[in-house]
Amino acid sequence: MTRKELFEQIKKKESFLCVGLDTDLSKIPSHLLKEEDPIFAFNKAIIDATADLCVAYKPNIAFYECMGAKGWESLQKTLEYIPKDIFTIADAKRGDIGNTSKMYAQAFFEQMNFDSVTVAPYMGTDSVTPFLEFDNKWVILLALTSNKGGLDFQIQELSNGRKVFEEVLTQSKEWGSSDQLMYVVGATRAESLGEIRQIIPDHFLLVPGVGAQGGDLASVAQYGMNDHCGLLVNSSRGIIYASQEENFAEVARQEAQKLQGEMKGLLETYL
Ligand SMILES: O=c1ccn([C@@H]2O[C@H](COP(=O)(O)O)[C@@H](O)[C@H]2O)c(=O)[nH]1
Repeated sequence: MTRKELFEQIKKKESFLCVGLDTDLSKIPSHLLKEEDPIFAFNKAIIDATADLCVAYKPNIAFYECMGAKGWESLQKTLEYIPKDIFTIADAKRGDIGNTSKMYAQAFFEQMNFDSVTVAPYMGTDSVTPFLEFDNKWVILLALTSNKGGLDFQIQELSNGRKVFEEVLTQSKEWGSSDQLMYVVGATRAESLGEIRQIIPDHFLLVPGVGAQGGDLASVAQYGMNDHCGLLVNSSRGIIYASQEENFAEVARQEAQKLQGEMKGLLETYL
């Protein structure tokens, strides 16, 4: 999916919501456990309930690979079930020496056909560029993460006066275009979005951390939105586990609707 197509979807759905499919057998409603593939049955119900309200789905790969071959199978079925006009993100946080990164990229882009994969920048240029060699695919590079420990390294000041995350943005924006590179910035770091937009005014940001982690959607939009929205805001637990009863899909839809309604207002305000 191109940046233009993504923006068209955002305008059409009046939403920049990404629903996180962090599907955990110990949290899904018990009646689904009798299904042949409970993870896929849960994801299918969530997708059916939310597809008209979101522009992206983000399965976090950890929740699938922890189940071995069966988990990968559930992931593949989920990916194939997601409507083709919805952007898909493999939240895998990969990155290794070049020839290994190439294999990760093939796994997520060719084998599984995700639109994008999250990549950790710590190993530098040659660990990221193999992911950028695929047409119409996206790298979503970790910049300033939502977790408390993200501050351990990412805000340390370097000898050139830049913080580590600013250096990541400054160097990596030269590795590819804003049509193939996005960045992760936590919703809990909204106060840094102004300075981030100074460095990367055009790029899309994947913003996790609203809902369960307490990030504020309105602040994210105020400081992070650009002229083509430039935001995909993720909520996982806040939507998919809003109810663990038989009505889970209906309640997930209600939570997604609340965020979409708020996003509609923010798009009207800032676009
Ligand atoms: O900085 C980051 C990067 C990734 N994540 C991931 O996003 C979701 C958030 O889930 P919630 O349940 O909405 O808190 C999850 O998959 C994280 O691994 C992040 O939270 N922060």
